[in-house]
Amino acid sequence: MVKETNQFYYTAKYKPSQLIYGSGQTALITGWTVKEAVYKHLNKNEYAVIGQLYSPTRGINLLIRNLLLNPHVRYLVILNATKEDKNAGGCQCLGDFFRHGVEESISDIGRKSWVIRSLIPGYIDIDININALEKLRDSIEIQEVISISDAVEKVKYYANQEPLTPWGTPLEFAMKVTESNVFPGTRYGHRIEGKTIAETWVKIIHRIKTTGTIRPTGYDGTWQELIDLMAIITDEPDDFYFPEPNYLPIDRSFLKEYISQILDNATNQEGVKYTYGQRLRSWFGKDQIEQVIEKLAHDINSARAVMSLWDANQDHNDNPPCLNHIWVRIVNNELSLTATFRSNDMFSAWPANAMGLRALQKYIYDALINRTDHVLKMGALITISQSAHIYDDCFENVANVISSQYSKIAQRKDYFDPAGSFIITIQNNQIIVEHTTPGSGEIVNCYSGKSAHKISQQIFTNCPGLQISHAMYLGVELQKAETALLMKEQLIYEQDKPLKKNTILKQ
Ligand SMILES: O=c1ccn([C@H]2C[C@H](O)[C@@H](COP(=O)(O)O)O2)c(=O)[nH]1
Repeated sequence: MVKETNQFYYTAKYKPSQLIYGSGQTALITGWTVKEAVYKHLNKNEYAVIGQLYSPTRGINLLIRNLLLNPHVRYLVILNATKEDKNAGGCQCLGDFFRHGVEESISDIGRKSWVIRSLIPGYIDIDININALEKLRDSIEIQEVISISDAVEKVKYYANQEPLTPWGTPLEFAMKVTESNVFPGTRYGHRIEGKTIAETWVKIIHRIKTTGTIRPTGYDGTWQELIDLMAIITDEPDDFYFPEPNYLPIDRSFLKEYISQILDNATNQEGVKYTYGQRLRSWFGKDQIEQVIEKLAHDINSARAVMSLWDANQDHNDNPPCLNHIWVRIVNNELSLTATFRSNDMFSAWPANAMGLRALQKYIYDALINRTDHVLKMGALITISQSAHIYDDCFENVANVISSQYSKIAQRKDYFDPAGSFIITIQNNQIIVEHTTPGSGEIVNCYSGKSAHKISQQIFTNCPGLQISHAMYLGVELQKAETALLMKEQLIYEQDKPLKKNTILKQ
């Protein structure tokens, strides 16, 4: 016989219109299963509330806040029934909160939070008192079920127990509205290109700050990090570009000293573990810079011009170098240098690292010009930073540089896309797109059809390396062409121009 427990009323401050209320002591969480599918098998006095839970990150926090406001809820039935529930992980994570609790840490977007001890990331606002969370965990009995009939059975079972007294008085905690400026993004592999080190640096710190993940540094504190960031600097002048006023963390006088640390040999000094120059010039009993110059002088096509800085005999434990591998390659008569860092402080150290490497690249280039008859140009400098990070104590400075410099740099228009150009016309009631080479304008492919969407998909499939601004431009242009086509002869399409009314037709 179900006990009458009509004295309980559930108050929901959060998502109130998405819940079904009863007068019992059990909260029923139906996950992705529609709540009505369970509700119809139950009586009002058997449950306190029925609601769905989709997301472990957003949903659980509000659910916990509602439960803290309703201390008469003493049972929680979690229906974890569908594939969607498995994918989203919300129900598992909610169960893990009650089973394993929370620890103070940071969310994916860097917000200090109570992080649920679970394989599924789930956060509860740090403003909620930990004692309140522990009290809730102690006071509510949970039951995870995997079918609607199990859920119904469990709710009815709890409703048949003697009513329990509420575990305390309702608890409410302030909720801060925090806007995040960290966007989602690719986890591995990021390409950033710029003409100068200064310009590229601003793009790098913007990318890390907007899409990097906040992680522990391995020391105290946190950093924001991207994994495998490739920076390509195409046109750094020989005497280096320093902006006016100089927003870089280094100046010319520092650079002079620093270049010597990369190019020149050094003897052991107390307190100094090594310099890059020492690793390159003498550490392994060879002058690796000389070896590379000689290698390329004898074989301009060599892909073996490598310098290694990692010493496997000792670097596994003590203060290992961040710069590990340098590779020099000549293609199209351009000498490029690619340097790999296992770990790179992109705000404070990268500009110096990049300029030092550019000096090394120029040194090798000059030596080859002097020793051989090859006609060479300086090519790109490429850095690959495996852990590309910014320490949290620099965030304020970073924000200042981004707000004063980034939009200017990002808006600089460069219409050159190495993937080529696309010439769009309407001919014989069809959209025609000719794909041409970037320089000479030779036609390499041709698309035709009536659907902007279909042509876009074909272009994307064939040319996945298109620059993003170019791809967005093409989408807009193709849609304009399709509109003109649909309007028969009333609108005229001309690439890069607004659609025009066909005035000739009217007369
Ligand atoms: O040329 C250098 C030398 C050091 N670092 C930074 C990377 C890391 O933030 C830190 C070294 O930390 P460990 O990984 O060695 O602990 O210094 C650089 O970015 N460039």
